[in-house]
Amino acid sequence: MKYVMGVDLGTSAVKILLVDQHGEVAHVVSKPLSLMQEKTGFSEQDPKDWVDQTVAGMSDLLKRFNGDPADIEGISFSGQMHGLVLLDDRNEVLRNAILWNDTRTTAQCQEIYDVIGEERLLEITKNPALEGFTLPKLLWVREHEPEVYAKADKFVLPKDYLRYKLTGELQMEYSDAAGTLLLNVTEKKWSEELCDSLDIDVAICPPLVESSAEVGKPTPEIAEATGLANTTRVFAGGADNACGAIGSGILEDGKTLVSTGTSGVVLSYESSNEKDFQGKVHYFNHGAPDAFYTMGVTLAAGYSLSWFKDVFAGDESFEDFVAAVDTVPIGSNGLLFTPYVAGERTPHADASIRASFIGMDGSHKRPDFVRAVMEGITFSLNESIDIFRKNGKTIDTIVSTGGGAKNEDWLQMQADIFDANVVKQTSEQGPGMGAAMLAAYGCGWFDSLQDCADEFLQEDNVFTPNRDSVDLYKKLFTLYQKVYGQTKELNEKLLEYRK
Ligand SMILES: Nc1ncnc2c1ncn2[C@@H]1O[C@H](COP(=O)(O)OP(=O)(O)O)[C@@H](O)[C@H]1O
Ligand SMILES: O=C(CO)[C@@H](O)[C@H](O)COP(=O)(O)O
Repeated sequence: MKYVMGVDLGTSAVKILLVDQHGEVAHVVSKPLSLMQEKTGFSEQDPKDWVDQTVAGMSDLLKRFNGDPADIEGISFSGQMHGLVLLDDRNEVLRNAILWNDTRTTAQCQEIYDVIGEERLLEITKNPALEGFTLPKLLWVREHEPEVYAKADKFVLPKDYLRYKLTGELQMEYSDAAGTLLLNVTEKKWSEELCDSLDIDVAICPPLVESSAEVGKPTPEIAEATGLANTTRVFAGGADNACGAIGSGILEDGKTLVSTGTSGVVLSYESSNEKDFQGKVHYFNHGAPDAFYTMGVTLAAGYSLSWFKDVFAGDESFEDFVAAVDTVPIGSNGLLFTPYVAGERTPHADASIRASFIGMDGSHKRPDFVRAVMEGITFSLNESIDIFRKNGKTIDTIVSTGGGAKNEDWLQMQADIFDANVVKQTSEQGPGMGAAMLAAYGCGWFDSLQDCADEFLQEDNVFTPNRDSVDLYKKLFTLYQKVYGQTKELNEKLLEYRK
């Protein structure tokens, strides 16, 4: 039997999947990653940690694998998007990576608009200037750490750095490059216009390749440290959301994905770059050739739940923590939550907004809070679905993935709030599976990613909306939508008290 490996460099963990030629997951290893949050709005990781934990994970996996390592024909990657990794002229890391959920760059976003103009930025990149994207982070380093910026020779994204350390070859691929805000998304080229206007040397941008491009082999040191064969072919990979889409079969028009990971996304396949969502949702290059996807993002989806668990339930498992939500009725006994613990992106691109519990009552118990958090996260995702529907998309079936999809009460809640059928697949490993599929396609096992999806992916269960629940949630959703506007000013005034 032949195998491929999918490496998903997430925010909370790096997950490594070994997948056989029929799409069966033979082994999974997960190694945790920690976040550094020095100040409110800051979020960093040490790139060395990504490499060390991946090498440790691959080594564990190879020890468990009974076959010949040379039977692992290909490896590919899925990575958390947007994180800035700055390298000097010897490709040494210059500072910690500044991550996608770091929101320190509001002033730099304004600078981009002042110099380029909102309309022109949208024409070139198809996206607005958001704090999480890479370009504002580059401008922040230039302004606040000029001595670091002066030494910067190249910037890459998290999984590109990891792949570089495994192969010695440095590139970026289109699906992740689209999230930097420096790519001309339509022409698939670095935008010289943007670089020139912002006085950035375009040479800082790395060479671009396709997601399924073969880019190297494991270095002898990596083969030695992990047990991988030095014949294994390495393929570029994709942004975690592009890979999540591939790994969930979102490969043709009309297909929609919801992922509840640390962040939450609602993602829809686009066969062309011609639709106009006026920047309300992200518009990125897909990992599938010549395709695109549009996407709304809830900055703190699973993170809102894990934050609440960490603060109020310590080491309890997620399974135990959410076990009682089915004992609480829809509406959490009058408790409403907005999941803005790290700010928000869609539909409110607002780094200052913070979360609220509205309606706390002396009778509320912990399960009411847990349910309210899950409902609030799902309402936030529903705001993206609402944008898609208002722009003419039909969304009647949604594939649900991410850590949140492990819980069936949450999947039913999604079906009722989204008013759509929610499909759970047999493998929950969306992005890691997508990375493995890019390797399988790159190795020539299939003629297309769709053929690979037909072989690898299967439905497990479908959750259908319950009419009464849909109606109850519709009323609650209108209340939820009012909370942002009514708490915005309060949160701005609280800013000076934050760490
Ligand atoms: N059993 C569970 N029930 C409900 N939610 C869960 C469960 N396990 C994990 N989660 C949620 O999934 C999130 C992690 O999702 P995952 O997709 O693994 O993260 P990442 O974004 O790091 O790839 C957690 O923050 C948590 O909110
Ligand atoms: O910023 C985005 C997308 O624009 C995030 O989706 C990140 O790509 C990381 O996501 P997780 O998989 O860690 O939740």
